Amino acid sequence: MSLLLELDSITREFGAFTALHGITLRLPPGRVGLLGPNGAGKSTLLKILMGLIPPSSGVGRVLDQPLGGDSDSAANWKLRRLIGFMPEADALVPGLTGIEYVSLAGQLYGMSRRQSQRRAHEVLSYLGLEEARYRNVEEYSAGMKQRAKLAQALVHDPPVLLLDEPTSGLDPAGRDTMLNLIRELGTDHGKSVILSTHLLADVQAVCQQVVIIAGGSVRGQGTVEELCARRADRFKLRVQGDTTRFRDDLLNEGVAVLAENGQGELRVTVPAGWSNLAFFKLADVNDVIIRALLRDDETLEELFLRTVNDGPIKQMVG
Ligand SMILES: Nc1ncnc2c1ncn2[C@@H]1O[C@H](COP(=O)(O)OP(=O)(O)OP(=O)(O)O)[C@@H](O)[C@H]1O
Repeated sequence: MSLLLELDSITREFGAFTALHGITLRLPPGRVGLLGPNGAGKSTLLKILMGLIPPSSGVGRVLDQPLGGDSDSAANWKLRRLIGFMPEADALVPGLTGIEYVSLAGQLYGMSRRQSQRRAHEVLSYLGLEEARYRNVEEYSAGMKQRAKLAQALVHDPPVLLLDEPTSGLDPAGRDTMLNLIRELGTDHGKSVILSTHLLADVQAVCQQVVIIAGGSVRGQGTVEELCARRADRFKLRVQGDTTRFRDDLLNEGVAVLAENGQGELRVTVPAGWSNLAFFKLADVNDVIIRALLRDDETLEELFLRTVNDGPIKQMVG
């Protein structure tokens, strides 16, 4: 099966500034979250994937279609047909009805007028805009505007969707609707999705894979569960009894106590070579009982902050 993305050492320079430093990625089809702080290089990467700008060096493919041809080349045109792009910016055209707007997008992708109008009706209905399709897009609510932008990305029925902050500006209900639609496009319609966002919860709600980029480099890659579970050194302890001396002994043994709730629950990080039996020995000598000892996986948010602040998590890359 074709890979969704195969990127080898993609760099992109803008004058003396390097926005992307050797991005290497292999991703199977599916729903991928592209996470990164402001200026990480997400938009630059999306533009390269869509064939809008070439990489300065490196090679890559999207579903077997090579990147980096001339913008007018047949290869580049093929690449763009593979992808539907939903921009973050308000890309709606005032004065057009929903149907006209989506149908125009179809024609820009090379569809005939008739074909694009038929598809516009189809996708607008699918996205819950059937009733609003003859209204001007500038009258739409924030949620409807986002769905209209998604409709124009879907009009030519591409196998890949690139979504830039698709829940931007939405209230919780609108956000839920959008995330459900994106998930459904993957599960029920076989679309691959690359979701570029700052919102970790959106990635957790929708994506199977996550790529973390910061400073123009990939800092982590894997499934959400894998990435969050890779901290095998973190535990949650539920302890009965006076924890004061037990806690001091843990500290003496090199265990870091990250949090304690005053009711016997501690979150700790253990040093290299630690054996969990030591928890029980220390409990024994300090007259406390360990009621629970659980692996304490990181939340995606904790992982993201640690990854972005500490630099590459080497075992996750490549
Ligand atoms: N055309 C350009 N000329 C010069 N520098 C650029 C250009 N485009 C992007 N950059 C720089 O490249 C870096 C990455 O920018 P990019 O827009 O890709 O980041 P991003 O992750 O999408 O950020 P955000 O989440 O804020 O949109 C930034 O430092 C940006 O200033």
